[in-house]
Amino acid sequence: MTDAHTAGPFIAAIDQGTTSSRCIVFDRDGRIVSVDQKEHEQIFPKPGWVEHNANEIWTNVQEVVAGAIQKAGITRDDIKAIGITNQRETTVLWDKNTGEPVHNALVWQDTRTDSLCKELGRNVGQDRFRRETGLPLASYFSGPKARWLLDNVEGLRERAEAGDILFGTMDTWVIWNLTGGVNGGKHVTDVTNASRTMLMNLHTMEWDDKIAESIGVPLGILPEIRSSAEVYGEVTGGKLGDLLGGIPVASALGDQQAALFGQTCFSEGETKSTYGTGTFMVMNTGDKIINSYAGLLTTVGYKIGDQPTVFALEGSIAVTGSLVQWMRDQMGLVSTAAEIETLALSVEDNGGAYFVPAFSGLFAPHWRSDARGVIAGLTRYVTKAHLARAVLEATAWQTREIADAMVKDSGDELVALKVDGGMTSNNLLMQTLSDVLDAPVVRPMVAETTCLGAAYAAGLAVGFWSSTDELRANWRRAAEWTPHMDAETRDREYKNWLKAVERTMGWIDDDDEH
Ligand SMILES: Nc1ncnc2c1ncn2[C@@H]1O[C@H](COP(=O)(O)OP(=O)(O)O)[C@@H](O)[C@H]1O
Ligand SMILES: O=P(O)(O)OC[C@H](O)CO
Repeated sequence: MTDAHTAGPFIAAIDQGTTSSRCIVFDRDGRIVSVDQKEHEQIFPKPGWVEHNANEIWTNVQEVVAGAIQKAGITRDDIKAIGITNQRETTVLWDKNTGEPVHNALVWQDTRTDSLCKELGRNVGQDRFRRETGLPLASYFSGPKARWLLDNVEGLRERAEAGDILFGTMDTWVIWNLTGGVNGGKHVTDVTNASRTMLMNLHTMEWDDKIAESIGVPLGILPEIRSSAEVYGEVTGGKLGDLLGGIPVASALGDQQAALFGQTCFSEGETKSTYGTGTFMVMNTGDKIINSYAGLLTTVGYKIGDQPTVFALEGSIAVTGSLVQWMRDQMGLVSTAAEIETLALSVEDNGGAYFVPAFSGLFAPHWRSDARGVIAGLTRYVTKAHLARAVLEATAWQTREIADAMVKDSGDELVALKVDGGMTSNNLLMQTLSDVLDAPVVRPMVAETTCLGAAYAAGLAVGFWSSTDELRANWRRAAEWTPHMDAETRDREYKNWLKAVERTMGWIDDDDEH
């Protein structure tokens, strides 16, 4: 409920994430007024395949928005705008006449387009995709996922060519439904989400017809590319029409870009890292499109209205928090995620064990789909407590590899790292991170930076906040960790980590199923 400290008006933000959808209502100081959240089903039809039911997601989004509004005890008149942030790359195609998805959405972690990407590499060449889109050819991105659907859902390509099919990432799906669906829903995406499709040219910020043709995706199904902070339309659709009709839908940002925005990394060189299921480190590179030679992604940071585009470098790590989940759910090593810290603290070090969780191959900076997970350095001395250490260290060393790549690509030293996400409640991990990076690690008061970023962008679009300077003033430090590890230990441990990484590679042959 609202109180004297959180007097309206407010901005609501929807975070349509990989495991759940949530809605958070924020006040003018960027403080949380209410939260509602709902998980959706993870569908694994085959090893390496991951799907979501887009209808279930839309139902959940409507419920959490209604839930957050109700918990805040506010009405439509108190809300000035709604912002959207979302899991990126996850791809859905639907019939624009019925609003029905033609297939489950293919999730960013899904590896079914590996062989298609290899074929594109052979026929078109890796370099061309990197040069034009900023991305390496990998099953992670949306374009190949759309091609897979067009090739594998019977009759779909013909329907697409007849103009009956729409493509979207989750921002597009949610906005289209929020703004009316079959009754005139807006078919739009923002530049940050578009930059993850492998179909947008980073230099023109438009769909690249040649790239789209080489991947096999017709331009006619793609949404209009808009900025990250502007009014796309008004809420009219679904159950929310009655509750929130007329409220402007005023921002869209991929979740990692939203976290960059919510952490107020508005200056060139400022960097944040989000520790959830996976980990994503993003550096603001200002107006520079930095081509990565060290295995990072070149991507869009954000674009506010008609202001110039801000670019970014990103290091994406597929498995970090999900390794802790796996240790809890599949291995039974701990019964809660938080227990991993207690177990790890019961020993001094990793006992010589290194755990490289290459469960979906290795993302940045290696981009090796043939890698699989390895625990290296095992002896009879190693206990489950040492493994708990190795699990946490895996997140820290993977971050170090990304940080090194960022220094190589940008030429800027890492001065400090702003962190957020569920894993940052683990103090041992945060200390280890500072130790291996040899840099301070800082966490803000509002840990929900993803939703906050979407709220900030929506608030700027409708004049609720006046400038990014005003937003910066809201950022307050909650905790800081500084490095204590000596250089000799750090170098020795890093060398061992890199040796373990080497051992994951080349496990999968071309004819292997998973
Ligand atoms: N105390 C902890 N120590 C280590 N990992 C944790 C801890 N608490 C949560 N996690 C991990 O953090 C992840 C959840 O973080 P969250 O930011 O909610 O993720 P997402 O937004 O990707 O769903 C889970 O994978 C969980 O295993
Ligand atoms: O929903 P999250 O937090 O797991 O983030 C997923 C990323 O956007 C994938 O690129």
